[in-house]
Amino acid sequence: MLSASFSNQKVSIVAEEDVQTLSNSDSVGLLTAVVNTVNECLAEAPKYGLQSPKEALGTSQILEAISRCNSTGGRNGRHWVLDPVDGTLGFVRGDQYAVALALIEEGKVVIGVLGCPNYPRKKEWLNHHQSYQSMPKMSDTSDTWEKGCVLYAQRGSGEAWMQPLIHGNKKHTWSNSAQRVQVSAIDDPALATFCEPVEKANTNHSFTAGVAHSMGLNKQPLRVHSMVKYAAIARGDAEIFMKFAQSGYKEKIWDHAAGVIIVEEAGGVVTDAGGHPLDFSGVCT
Ligand SMILES: Nc1ncnc2c1ncn2[C@@H]1O[C@H](COP(=O)(O)OS(=O)(=O)O)[C@@H](OP(=O)(O)O)[C@H]1O
Ligand SMILES: [Mg+2]
Repeated sequence: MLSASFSNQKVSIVAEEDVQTLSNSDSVGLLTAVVNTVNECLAEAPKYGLQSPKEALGTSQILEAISRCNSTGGRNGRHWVLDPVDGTLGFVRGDQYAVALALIEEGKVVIGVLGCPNYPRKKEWLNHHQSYQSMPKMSDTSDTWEKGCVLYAQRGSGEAWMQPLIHGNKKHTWSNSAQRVQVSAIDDPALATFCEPVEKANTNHSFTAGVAHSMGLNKQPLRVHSMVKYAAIARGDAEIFMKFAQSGYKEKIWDHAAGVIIVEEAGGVVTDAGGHPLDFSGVCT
């Protein structure tokens, strides 16, 4: 779809997944499920103002599309950065996960789109984890959406937007239903909530607790899987996001690009532990 939207240009896509597992002879069932799901999604495209392919895509076309996402990015040119499922653990648990797409030009993120299918209507439900599936459901006929949103922002616009997910058979009404989001106005540390990864393998919880204490943050941390943490900051549902990975771990650009630009355009600031902007110009190997 990206290629079709840019006059069938060969687009450079940096992405986490590859076709290795899907191409194994013992993955036939998985591959069939992927092909069916892709075609089901593509058939829904007109609902969102996009064109569906004239006929369903075959296995080889889908494998070819995935294997095209093998760019290593870099300092020069234009690169799309895709994380089809960020927070795999959250996804498997029926908890928070995100679908993230960003555009990087000359090493700078210029567009970010972050889909958060399980973002709950009430922010208090964000860290419900295992009990998430027992959350109340709203009826299909209700005007209020129960969960799910897409956030997006363009560099320099000074605006970040949130489109509630479309449920049931409703049509896409972009201009009417997108709402502007802004970071929280709270500047008193005692009233601020900070987010961090759920898994202790992905951050140092005791170190963040120490930093939080020295900053005067009193509230319990909001532990949320995936880039939904960036979404929570951009929407003003939390004030701070801290992550301190073990030494040696190299952060991946697809785990941050979309979230960073959305938070920045929503009025927030994102830096590394040294206070420097994150670097999206490296080559991904
Ligand atoms: N320190 C460290 N070590 C190994 N892997 C790491 C680390 N930090 C983040 N990740 C990758 O980032 C994704 C989830 O990160 P989160 O920050 O959301 O963590 S958590 O799920 O809340 O615990 C998840 O990637 P996905 O594959 O996109 O799910 C993790 O593989
Ligand atoms: Mg990821």
